[in-house]
Amino acid sequence: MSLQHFFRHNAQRVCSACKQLHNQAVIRPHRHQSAVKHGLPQLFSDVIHAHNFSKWFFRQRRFASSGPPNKYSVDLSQFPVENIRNFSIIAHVDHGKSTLADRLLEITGTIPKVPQNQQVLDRLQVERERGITVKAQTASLIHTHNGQSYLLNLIDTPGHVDFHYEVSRSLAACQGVLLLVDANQGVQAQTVANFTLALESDLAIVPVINKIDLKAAQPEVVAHQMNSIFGISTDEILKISAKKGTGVWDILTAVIERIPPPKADASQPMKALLFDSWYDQYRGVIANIAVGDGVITKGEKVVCMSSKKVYEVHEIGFMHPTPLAVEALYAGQVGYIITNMRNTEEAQIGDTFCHERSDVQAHPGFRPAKAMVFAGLFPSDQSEFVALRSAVERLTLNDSSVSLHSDSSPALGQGFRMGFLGLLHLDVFCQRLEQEFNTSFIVTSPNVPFKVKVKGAKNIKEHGGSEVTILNPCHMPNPSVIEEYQEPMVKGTIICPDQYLGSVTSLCLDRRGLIEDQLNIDNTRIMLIIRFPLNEILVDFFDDLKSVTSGYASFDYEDAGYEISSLVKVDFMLNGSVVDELAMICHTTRARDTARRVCEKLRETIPRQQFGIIVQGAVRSKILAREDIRPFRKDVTAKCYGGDISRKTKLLKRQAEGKKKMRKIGNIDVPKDAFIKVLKR
Ligand SMILES: Nc1nc2c(ncn2[C@@H]2O[C@H](COP(=O)(O)OP(=O)(O)OP(=O)(O)O)[C@@H](O)[C@H]2O)c(=O)[nH]1
Repeated sequence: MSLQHFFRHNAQRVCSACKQLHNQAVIRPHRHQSAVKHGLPQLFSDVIHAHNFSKWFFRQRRFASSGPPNKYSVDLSQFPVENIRNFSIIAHVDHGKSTLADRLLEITGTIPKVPQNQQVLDRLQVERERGITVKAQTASLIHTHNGQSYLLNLIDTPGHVDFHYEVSRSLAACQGVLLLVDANQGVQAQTVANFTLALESDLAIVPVINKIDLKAAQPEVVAHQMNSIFGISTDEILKISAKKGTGVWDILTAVIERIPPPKADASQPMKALLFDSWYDQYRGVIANIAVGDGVITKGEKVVCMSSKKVYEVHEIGFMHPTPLAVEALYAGQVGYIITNMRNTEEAQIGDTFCHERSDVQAHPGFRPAKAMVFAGLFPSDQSEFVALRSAVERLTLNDSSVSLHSDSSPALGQGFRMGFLGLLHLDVFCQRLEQEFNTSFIVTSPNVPFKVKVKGAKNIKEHGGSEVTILNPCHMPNPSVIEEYQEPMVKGTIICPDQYLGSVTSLCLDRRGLIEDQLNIDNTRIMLIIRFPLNEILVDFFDDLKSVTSGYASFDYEDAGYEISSLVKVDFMLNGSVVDELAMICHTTRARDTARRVCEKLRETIPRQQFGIIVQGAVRSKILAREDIRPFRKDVTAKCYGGDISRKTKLLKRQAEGKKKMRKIGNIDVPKDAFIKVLKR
């Protein structure tokens, strides 16, 4: 359908707000010169998709200024480096980043202003369903300030700790951030983590207090907190309501006036940082780039500095908020390129693009994401392994923080051992794999990467070194060759009202936490810095923390290296056979509890069979826990009315023998979700 047809088709609904203006737009778009001035977005009803509007909006702009339409309607060369601002919105979970992005897109006319605009940059199905941002998204806005046109590239980032890596990568393409704080909740753990990140990256910080429309909002108190924790002057803080749009214009002014333009030079040889990428099944790899110097143009050849491979730029463009093709991207600008890059492994995040034979300095790249949680991923049916591999490889391109190794298991066949940044990350990855690639698979119980030191030259040689990282508990060397066990630690930050200090402290001690520091944020709230074994906070810690603080605590953590520990491997057996996929490594003091808990969970999750199942948890040969799953039982004596008792006894004996035999040969199906469920406390 052509654009004109589209508008004709939607005429009645579109023109309801301003009939005259609309009719002109439909019938003679090129004459519709005043449209932009009239604030077009307000004219639209909810039926128009942002993508269609975006295309139309730019055509209208071009119609208003020059001749007939052509494919590349926006010339980005009109934005010199001084008129470019690249910034991210960072905040704690749910403090309103995506809502603020919606308002910024609306008031700059990038999308129509309709009530349906809710977190428009959260495009993934999983983001919409869960109401959280998982993937950082870029959008370019054009805004006029003091008579000059500015190109503002905004990146909406995730708030959850598991997606912290997305934030750190996004900041590499920015010169400033909007640090958002909820006017009711105040500074939270991820606010501190994000502020530190922005400070370390030497970015300009524009502090913003959001949700001032809430009845319980306390902007003055929150401003005071920001001052005492971050040293931010209260006069600098903008107070807004992203939901209502209050104060959002001031944000645009602050972005232009307080965030510096990128340090870029259009006359230098081209160099561009690849800071994100995703895979489109029809167009291949789409790479998000931040152009450092020079100009990158459609049709030219570019080199990937790490692999030295040459690619042709098939398409180049920027997100507005949907992809909009242009002829070229200039120094300081952020956009995307599509090349003949087909192999998912070629797009290395942190890589630098340049022209052939040019002598530019490569970007130092990013610190690789450190996987905190590992889990096995196996196809439900081995015949689907190839399909699963292709889906996993594509999704890992869209999510470069996932690490991938081949793995195999006697029970589940060929599969993968995958590393994630946290349990939510693992959960989201699995959901995306199911929804976006329609695959069916089994995930084994997640574990953290432990380390062991092995002794004896022969053993060292056998394990490829004296220090072995255990990504999969069933690969744990025999305890007799282990000299030392180490477990990963994290530095946790908890912010909560001080009345909960007692219950938070006892919860932390219960999880083998060590309180290192304590700070009063203001008269009512405290911040605790605690050293935890990662294994102890992996599952349910956050839920427990929320429940002991009536939902008022926030938690964030960062990697804090390894520490010597006393660990054991707990094996689980079903009718005497060890199920490798269920093996767990835990602290010695937790072994009995773990064995009991998992056996109970298995009893609840494994369906009853025709034969009895004995579930056991053991450390080496010592059984620590046992549960029995009773068989279905048919009343074989039902047909015997009265008569000889020996007849009944014979039938029952036969039944018992049959069940014993079945138990020996019967396959026990461990349900797919049991592997995850057993981990829950
Ligand atoms: N009352 C009020 N609610 C707001 C405001 N801004 C955002 N919200 C609400 O806060 C909730 C979270 O908003 P989001 O924009 O998804 O928050 P976010 O920071 O992007 O969330 P994550 O990406 O998951 O970290 C939504 O229900 C919004 O409607 C505001 O100014 N006032």
